[in-house]
Amino acid sequence: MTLEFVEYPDREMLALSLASKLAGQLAQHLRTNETASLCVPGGTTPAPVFNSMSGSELDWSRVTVFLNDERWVDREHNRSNSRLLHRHLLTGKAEAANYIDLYTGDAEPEAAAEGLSERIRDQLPITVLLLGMGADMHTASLFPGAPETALALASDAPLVMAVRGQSDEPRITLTAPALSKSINTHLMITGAEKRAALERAQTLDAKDAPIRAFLGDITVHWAE
Ligand SMILES: O=C(O)[C@H](O)[C@@H](O)[C@H](O)[C@H](O)COP(=O)(O)O
Repeated sequence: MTLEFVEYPDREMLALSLASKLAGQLAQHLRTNETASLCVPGGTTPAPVFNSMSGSELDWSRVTVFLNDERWVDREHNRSNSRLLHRHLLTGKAEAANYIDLYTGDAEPEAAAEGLSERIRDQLPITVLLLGMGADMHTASLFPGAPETALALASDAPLVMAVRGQSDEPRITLTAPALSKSINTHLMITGAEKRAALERAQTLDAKDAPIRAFLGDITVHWAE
């Protein structure tokens, strides 16, 4: 189990290097496998990585993309992670990728979880997983102290779960069994506050610092 910490001179360098690393790992996997999967976070940090990755020379038609988690809002809502992905990643060369939309349009995320678990099962193990993290040490939609987090961290958790009461809207999230056995795992964070939070997470239990559950074999990419 190795946590590798890579520090970049600035956010632009981080985005360019990380995009090329992720695309390289997908390409490498496609050399010996028919298909590959790429699972990415939403939020505000990853857009520059997506912009750079979308232009990567890759047989995107053999890659299936899906989010770590989604906010239960319409696809045109400004908090929709899917909207972010379509604007920044699934465009250009990457437009040819297959996409599993975690927002199904059902009235409630609970109604979608089982069907999505089946679809995600077909993509495991994830070839390339990129995670984000909040300053509160949440990752995906696994929030510190939330009742769903303890369930989602269990080894027998369903692959996809609905999450309530942790943000402006209900959410849906991949759980530890879906995320934790990925072939390549990366975490992207920026700023001093998140760097300190990551250090703190390493001293806490995963239910209080959910990112901790994924700090086995992982490369952390950081810039101020
Ligand atoms: O939908 C989401 O919110 C994400 O998938 C979430 O896990 C994100 O990665 C962190 O909240 C960090 O978000 P920022 O990049 O906005 O700080």
